[in-house]
Amino acid sequence: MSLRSTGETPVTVLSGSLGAGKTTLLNHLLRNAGERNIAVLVNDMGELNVDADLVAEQSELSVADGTVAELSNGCICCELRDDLETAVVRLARERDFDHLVVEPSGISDPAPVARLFTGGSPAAARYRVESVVAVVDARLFADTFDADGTPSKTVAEGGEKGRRPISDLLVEQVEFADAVILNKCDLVTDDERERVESVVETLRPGVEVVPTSYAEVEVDALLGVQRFDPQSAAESAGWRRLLETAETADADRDAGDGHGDGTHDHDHGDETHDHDHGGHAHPEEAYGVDSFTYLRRRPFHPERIAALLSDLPESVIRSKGTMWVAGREETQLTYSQAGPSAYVEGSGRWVASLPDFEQDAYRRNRSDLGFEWDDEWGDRRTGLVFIGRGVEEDELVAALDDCLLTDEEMSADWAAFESETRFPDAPGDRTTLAEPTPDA
Ligand SMILES: Nc1nc2c(ncn2[C@@H]2O[C@H](COP(=O)(O)OP(=O)(O)OP(=O)(O)O)[C@@H](O)[C@H]2O)c(=O)[nH]1
Repeated sequence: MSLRSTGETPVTVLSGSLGAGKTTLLNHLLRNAGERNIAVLVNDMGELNVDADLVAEQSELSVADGTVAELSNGCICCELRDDLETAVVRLARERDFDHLVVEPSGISDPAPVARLFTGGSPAAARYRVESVVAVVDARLFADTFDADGTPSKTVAEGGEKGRRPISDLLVEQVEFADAVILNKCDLVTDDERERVESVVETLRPGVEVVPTSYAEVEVDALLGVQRFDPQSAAESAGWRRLLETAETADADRDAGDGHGDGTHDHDHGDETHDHDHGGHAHPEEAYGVDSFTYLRRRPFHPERIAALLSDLPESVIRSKGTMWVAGREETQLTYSQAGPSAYVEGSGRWVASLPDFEQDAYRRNRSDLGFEWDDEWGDRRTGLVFIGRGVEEDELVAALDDCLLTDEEMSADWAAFESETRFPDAPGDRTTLAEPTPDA
């Protein structure tokens, strides 16, 4: 029976880097669909939709019969969003099927695609996102993130927002996924595979990891299982959970000691070092994936922090969070590093930099600021998460502390700090701190 009439057609959103095996997976799903009637919507960056042709050809299905629909000339998550919505609504109207698989181009972010099917949109009325599945090239992942392995072969890819290193996308796709098809396992050793799995499970706690070669997954195990939860999808990334846990603990401690003034700033003992990950059984003992959070209410010196973050130890696989940098008193900065790439982006204004009446209104309307409001600094703070293998935490924390303004610098006109590294001063502005070398 078609689920179309119920407005509840399940959607699988497929993500994965170029060449990871998405088309191979699609063909496998179509060939082994059994009773399921699967429709596929693919999108490629080129003018010709190679993927649609390939899937159609290999599966003896044709684009013309509507089983495989295509969107060309852009990236689904950007300018084709409206087209995607139109296409899925039209598909639902014109075709009878009981599962939709959407494959955005390899460099798309799956989050906006999933969001298209949630909320009050016409697409949401007909569909529900069942799973966001990331196809990961185990070989590429091991090469990019395994500090003990061969050097990174990461190359930068072109994209709508300019060049973005592939390592960012590999990590972000995993962080947003409900299931990871760890493909190309024939190209890694068992030990490498287990090491990759341990990283994947730290990046996205609780994710289901299915190791495959040529994407040979059991169809019933992949389709027909509700994994996506729109409420928790954005919070599912390991770094975000760690940061939230640490900030909550910090706020509780502030409330408990009555300071609220950040006087325990330099106490970076066990409270900020969370190994527990909300009960998730961690493979860190066996494979040494570990993490810690760094919370401070004192600005970084721009030059010193830029130098440190552009040359992190290779043992750090992923780090991300919010930064307060002297000279950027209005702009909240988001820092993100994945393997050999790192950038800082303007992500909005500190509430503390708004006029008083706006601050009051903002704080009144939001009970969930997520951290203790500091009497002196308001929401200005740094909260960073570091995930890696064998990271020397004490050394890194000491190096980070050395990047904070000294008492002497704090008493100078630090808000007017200028630096050679131009930190972003508006939302969306991005400064690259480290880039992979294409032929490293
Ligand atoms: N060795 C090996 N090769 C694989 C595996 N899976 C896919 N391939 C090959 O890798 C290449 C890329 O696979 P695709 O399925 O086209 O990858 P894709 O993710 O659709 O690629 P794009 O559409 O370019 O993003 C093809 O030559 C596949 O035959 C695997 O598990 N092992």
